[in-house]
Amino acid sequence: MGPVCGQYLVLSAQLRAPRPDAWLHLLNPQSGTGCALQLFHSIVQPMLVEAGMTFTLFVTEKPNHARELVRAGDLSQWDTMVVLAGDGLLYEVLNGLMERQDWQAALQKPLCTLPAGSGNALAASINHYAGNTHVLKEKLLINCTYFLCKGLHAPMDLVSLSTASGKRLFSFLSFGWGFISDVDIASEKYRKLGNARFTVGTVQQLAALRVYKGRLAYLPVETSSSVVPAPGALRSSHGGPEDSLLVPFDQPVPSHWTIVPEEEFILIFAIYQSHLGADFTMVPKAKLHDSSIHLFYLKAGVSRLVLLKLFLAMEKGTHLELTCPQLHYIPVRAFRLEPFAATGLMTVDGEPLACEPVQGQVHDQLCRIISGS
Ligand SMILES: Nc1ncnc2c1ncn2[C@@H]1O[C@H](COP(=O)(O)OP(=O)(O)OP(=O)(O)O)[C@@H](O)[C@H]1O
Repeated sequence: MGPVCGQYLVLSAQLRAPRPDAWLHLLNPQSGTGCALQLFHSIVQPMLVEAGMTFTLFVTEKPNHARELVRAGDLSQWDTMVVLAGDGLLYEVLNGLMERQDWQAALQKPLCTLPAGSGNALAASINHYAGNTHVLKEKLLINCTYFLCKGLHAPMDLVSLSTASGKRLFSFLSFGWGFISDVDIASEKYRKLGNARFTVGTVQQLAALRVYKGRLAYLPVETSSSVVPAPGALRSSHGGPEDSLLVPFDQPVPSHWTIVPEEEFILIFAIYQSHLGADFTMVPKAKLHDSSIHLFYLKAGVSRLVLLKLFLAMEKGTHLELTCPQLHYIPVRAFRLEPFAATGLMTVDGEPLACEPVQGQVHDQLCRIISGS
């Protein structure tokens, strides 16, 4: 296996009988505290060598480098694409794959996340689904590399998000607007702190608490099983699966959807994994494929002290036990959010998105991911 372009480093580990698997490792050297390459050499590579795996390393040089590679490249030589970075690089890779003509075949190849970023939410979730104790940093990386060496993979739900301006995005983790998204974006400049960036960001955003005005509607999980797809469902002009539960923005949401009566929020957050970060457990019961978007919204009128308590409880996933009357949680299959003003930024898998009307729906088991079981 030779280098395919200037950035490939071929690191075939064949100390033992080689397995036929060919793994492409995509590594962002700027992830988290900037130690991804060092982590690869000190932790990942020795484990792969020990397991007798064949692999190639591609070090990204800039944002969207990995996306371009997987969008246009010949993927036939790879069995598994491993992302050694944070959730942001996996989001890039996923959306690059969805832009391919052969996206369905491309999504059959398992993806793998090895945590080297500041958030590492999917890695923490996969560790949680495997029944492992909660671990951080190098220990989490060792657990995930062990899953990779075992080679087990499982289907994972994805959520397609459509914006009023015509963008279509695929998301494996979350969509948000309001407090949590603001913390994520404002703390980006503290990436060198690793996971601690979110604590610093939370304290900062508490001081500058804002109210977000808009209309939220959703299709609850329990309603959706008894109804046929929405008439006039949204057809995709971008490739990827059809959004059978959504209708165009110029039409009202279907009548069996629920429209939230309140229009002032502190946060709206839709998550599809258990963890929002290695230290934030939002939905302990979530699974890789549970056909659900776990939708939270916090109505305006909550004090800063209560908000702080909610965030501290989120570390253990006990925030719903506080029974805060402003906090609502509903498992849904689809949602629509229409902001009244372009306040702040939205986030998709932690990456910024300009504020505009957005709707999304879950697609069951659309891709595969290396998991512990
Ligand atoms: N070589 C690079 N230099 C600068 N930015 C890069 C490079 N490669 C990828 N990126 C961009 O860096 C962003 C963040 O990457 P990544 O998710 O790996 O780290 P993180 O932000 O620390 O982790 P997390 O997303 O878990 O918080 C991504 O949007 C990606 O496009």
